[in-house]
Amino acid sequence: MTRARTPLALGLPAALAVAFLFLPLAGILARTPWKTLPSRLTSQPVTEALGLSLLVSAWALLLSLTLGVPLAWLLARVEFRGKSLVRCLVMLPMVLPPTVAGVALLQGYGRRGILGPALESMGITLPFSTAGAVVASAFVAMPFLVISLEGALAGLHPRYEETATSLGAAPLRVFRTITLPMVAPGLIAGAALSWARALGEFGATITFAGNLPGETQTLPLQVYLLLQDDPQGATAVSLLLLLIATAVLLALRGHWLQTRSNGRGRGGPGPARGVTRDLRRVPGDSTRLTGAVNHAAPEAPDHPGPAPTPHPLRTTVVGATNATLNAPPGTTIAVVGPNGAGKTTLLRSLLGLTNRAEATPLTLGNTDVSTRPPHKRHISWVPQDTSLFPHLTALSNTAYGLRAQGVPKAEAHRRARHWLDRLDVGALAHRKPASLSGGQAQRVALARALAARPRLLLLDEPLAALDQSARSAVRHTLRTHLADFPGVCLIVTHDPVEAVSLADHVLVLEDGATVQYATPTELTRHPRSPWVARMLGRNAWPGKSTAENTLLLDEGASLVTADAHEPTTGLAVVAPEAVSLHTAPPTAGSPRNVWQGTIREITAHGGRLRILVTGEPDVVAEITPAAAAELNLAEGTPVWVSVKATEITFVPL
Ligand SMILES: Nc1ncnc2c1ncn2[C@@H]1O[C@H](COP(=O)(O)OP(=O)(O)OP(=O)(O)O)[C@@H](O)[C@H]1O
Repeated sequence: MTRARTPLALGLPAALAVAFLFLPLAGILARTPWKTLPSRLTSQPVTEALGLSLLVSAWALLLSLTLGVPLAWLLARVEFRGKSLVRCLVMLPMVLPPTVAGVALLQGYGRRGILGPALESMGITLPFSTAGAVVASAFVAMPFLVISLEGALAGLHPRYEETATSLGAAPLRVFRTITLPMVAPGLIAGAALSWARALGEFGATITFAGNLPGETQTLPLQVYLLLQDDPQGATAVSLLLLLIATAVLLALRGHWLQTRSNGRGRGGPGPARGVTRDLRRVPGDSTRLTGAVNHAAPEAPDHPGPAPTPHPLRTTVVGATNATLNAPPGTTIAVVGPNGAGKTTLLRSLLGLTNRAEATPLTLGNTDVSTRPPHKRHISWVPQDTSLFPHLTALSNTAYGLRAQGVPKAEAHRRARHWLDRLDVGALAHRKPASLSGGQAQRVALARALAARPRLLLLDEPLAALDQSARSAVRHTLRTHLADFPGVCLIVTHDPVEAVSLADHVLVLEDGATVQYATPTELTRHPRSPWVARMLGRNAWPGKSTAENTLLLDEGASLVTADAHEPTTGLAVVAPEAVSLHTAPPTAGSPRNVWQGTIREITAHGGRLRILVTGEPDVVAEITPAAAAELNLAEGTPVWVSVKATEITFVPL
């Protein structure tokens, strides 16, 4: 990056600002009585005040943590009325003059304050006591903790917590085992700032707690006193506070910056940077997986299989997404549809994680779980990015659901290891997610979901983030393990190969509505929307059938079919392999449908070329590279298109 020249109009005031901030600190350094410094700092009043400052600031920190951590969580994670007001209230002590804060504390907790008499009746007197100094310090210091932690929580994608919930963890457990460890840098930064602020607190303390040596006279108060009789002594003690503050800032720099770089909007599409890695980063994954140790899972009774009872699924989802599913145990359903069709909303409604759509009833086996909270539904979810918990090893990730369900640690780890072995990643059990490749992470995530013994399994685009070779390896793994899964499995996918090869049924969503729910064979033969047909690589033109074997396409052209149809609307479907291209009007054979067009795009597709021809109608043809070379086809070449009447399927809608 080239460094732009700093304009003088900005550079000069900025330099002045630095000088303005630095000069007073330089003054302290210059005027410190270095010779007598050790004796001054070790004098009894100073050590007593320092001890009291440390005690008061430690208690203030404890109070801030006890109250501030839940408050930060509430502000970051719960929508409630008056949230902005609460946020203003939290920030107010940061901008209030500290003496005003002291007066406010007197009016709230003082002898004649709102709560004073009640506190006194319990034998608690805050003003002019060490406890009062703690309250005053916590009042001004807690906002630093709350704001810092709320920022860190906002940067942590809720998907990690939602995944933990889907594995059976109750909200407090999620908070303790996922949220807190993942926002630890933000929490540490906030706690350190809060402690430093409490250590330096002066105005609110002197107003609310007074200046009693040994009881409320902390170090800053002593500086103030010394200034009147012994300015050199005040400078010496100030230096001590300055050094402590600087040390805290220096220690914090790493944490502070890390929190900032993680910061993303909560609704952001991916996981927080530094929290998990880009799944696409490691190519050639399948080769490495092949090298992984494959310990075959022991047979029953050691078999760590999911819930033994098979669970059929019956549900009706209404709202932003609408679908009815009635599937026997062991069914795999692919959920497909264009972007924004409502696929993720469908999964989230089943998990109970959205109110945009509701699944009622949601019957798994004989139990309707629709009224249960998400962690009691027995529905495991593998989000698209896997959301493996970055602070836990693959083994602990896999054991997470079992631990949440109360299985003792040793047993949970034993079963988790079995699952990792079954998915060929047992050798990676002690690795953290950051050192796993995309394909390995998908396998661990699948092991984690299956180990939790779900009655319904939801996979959100499990192969989307993988490269081609890892994709086929993981697809194979999925096919093998889904065949054993006794519940129903829903797989969201954009990939037709994945849909057709993995699923027993395909649910097609468009604009939140179910367009088709059919077997892959039925879907391939009779796609009921142009999107489905195109997803399957077919040409599809909406139109009407008329008498005389003719189809009138909506875009104007007409096609001749081999079969007669009742007059109705529908889709004319043609496989790209059935489309022939010619450089002159075709004379050979008897194609009934011939039209002119121009080649717009040529792309490789497997060992063949896909050629998009614009004309009436636009059409995709698939031919061999040899045929394309023979015809001398290139983008912009005018061509003749022909399709035999027998190759056109009409699907009434
Ligand atoms: N929290 C939300 N509030 C309002 N609208 C939302 C919310 N989440 C999703 N939507 C909207 O609901 C529709 C369906 O979204 P959804 O994420 O379920 O689609 P999708 O089929 O999973 O899409 P994609 O394939 O792009 O992931 C979209 O129009 C989306 O903008």
